[in-house]
Amino acid sequence: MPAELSPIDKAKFAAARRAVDFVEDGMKVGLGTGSTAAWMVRCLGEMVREEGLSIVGVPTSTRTAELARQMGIKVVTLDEAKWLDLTIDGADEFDPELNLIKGGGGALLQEKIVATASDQMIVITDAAKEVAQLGAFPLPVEVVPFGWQTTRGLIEEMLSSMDVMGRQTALRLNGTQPFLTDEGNYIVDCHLKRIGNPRQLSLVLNQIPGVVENGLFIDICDKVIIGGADGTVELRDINDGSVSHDRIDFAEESNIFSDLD
Ligand SMILES: O=C(CO)[C@H](O)[C@H](O)COP(=O)(O)O
Repeated sequence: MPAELSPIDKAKFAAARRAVDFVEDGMKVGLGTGSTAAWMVRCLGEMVREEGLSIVGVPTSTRTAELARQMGIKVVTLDEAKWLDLTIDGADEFDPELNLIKGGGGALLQEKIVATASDQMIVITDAAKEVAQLGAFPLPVEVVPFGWQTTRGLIEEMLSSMDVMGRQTALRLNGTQPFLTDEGNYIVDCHLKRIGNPRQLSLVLNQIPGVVENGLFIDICDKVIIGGADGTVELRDINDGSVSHDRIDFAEESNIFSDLD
């Protein structure tokens, strides 16, 4: 483990490394997006190259697809895979019911489609993402560029009647230009502070013409793995309520970091 890896990177790696223990030969695996998911892709690549693990991966963004191919993972489309055994992805927030806010990296649409088309979703994360109630992280809402300002206005009008603490929205920018998702859509970030009823909010948001999808993942995540900078990992399963603990020995994982620039 390179000494220069930050504590947060060590925590993310530990969660990612524990998650790939659930990947078996022959599986079709949804590959998430973000820095934690990138560690997972690296770990799977190591297993493919060094242990002959035979899987196909369905990426949730072009950047994940590029990394997966670079790591030697066979990449297929969701249409080719049709249905997946397992999706492993990160999250921006998770609550006690393992409902999530995702989309911090702008990939929420493909991530939600892929996670929903999976028998199981495992979220890999660190303790900072755990919240009692969703909303501190701005909720990403993907909208089509056509009439986006009208759509934004309808979102804000809807928020005024919802159980949320904040109602500020902002177009996500990439420099001075609108951020574009892989589908060429925009993202409106909603600064809600606290979301009283995520399930209801997700349903109502997606009724607004112009809204493509939102970053609330309700009843999709099955397990969360919380990594620690010391290699400890906590695994919580929402389906049976179990909580288990493990420890990743970083020294045994040095191969993963050999290609790090
Ligand atoms: O939803 C996502 C991208 O759209 C990411 O999974 C989420 O933002 C977490 O990213 P990271 O692991 O880098 O904190």
